[in-house]
Amino acid sequence: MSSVGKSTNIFWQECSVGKSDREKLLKQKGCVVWITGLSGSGKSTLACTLGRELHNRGKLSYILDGDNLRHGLNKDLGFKAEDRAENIRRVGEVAKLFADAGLICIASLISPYRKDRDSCRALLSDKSFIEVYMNMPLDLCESRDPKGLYKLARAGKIKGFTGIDDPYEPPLNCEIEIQQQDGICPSPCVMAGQVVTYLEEKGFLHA
Ligand SMILES: Nc1ncnc2c1ncn2[C@@H]1O[C@H](COP(=O)(O)OS(=O)(=O)O)[C@@H](OP(=O)(O)O)[C@H]1O
Ligand SMILES: Nc1ncnc2c1ncn2[C@@H]1O[C@H](COP(=O)(O)OP(=O)(O)O)[C@@H](O)[C@H]1O
Repeated sequence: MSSVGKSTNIFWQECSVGKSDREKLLKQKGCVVWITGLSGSGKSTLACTLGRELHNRGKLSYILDGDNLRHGLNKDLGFKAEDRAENIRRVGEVAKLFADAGLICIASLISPYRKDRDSCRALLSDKSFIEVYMNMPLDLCESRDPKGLYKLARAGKIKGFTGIDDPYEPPLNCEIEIQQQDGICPSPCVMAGQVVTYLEEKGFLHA
């Protein structure tokens, strides 16, 4: 019996079917691929291309996209620091459940604060939290501006926009960094290939 947060007198229920049983069934290892970076850096593009590539290889993945989750699970949250922290905390917990289910969970969120990302990392067993940093320059992200949000932020119509008047703390020890080569961004397939190679080499694509 234990107390956790505001819950008292609670018990942990075990079940005879565990994570490794599910992993054998799926012929893969559950993990979290956590994609972080500025708005417009290509997080969703990488998440979708990676999801498609894994699907083509017969691997089960699921995407948790920050923008999408803010339409439901996280619709009560805004963009001030405490709300972003709670957003990341919830998605980290959900990602942990997906990894426990045996899936390759692809989380795609700006997740601007190092501390919040590190808390998500701490929820997972060693090596199964794979942080992918979309290291794209702000001016590239701003020139893409597919939703017109940078324009609004520059005009002062959105306050606290990441990279403009709100901070982004780059990872210090990420597993994978995606960056431009000779000033050119790799194609979505090349970016996804970089992650697939990592997953393959670390044994996540086999039980
Ligand atoms: N103030 C501010 N700052 C940054 N982003 C903003 C803001 N307001 C709205 N948006 C839109 O919200 C998307 C980011 O949501 P996330 O849940 O990933 O953000 S966070 O991780 O909690 O920081 C982000 O989507 P992406 O462009 O896919 O990153 C924006 O479309
Ligand atoms: N590797 C890439 N090469 C060229 N354009 C890209 C690439 N990745 C993303 N884009 C384009 O940049 C814009 C922002 O990408 P998106 O995936 O929505 O970023 P984020 O999810 O980080 O906001 C989109 O218009 C997308 O088509």
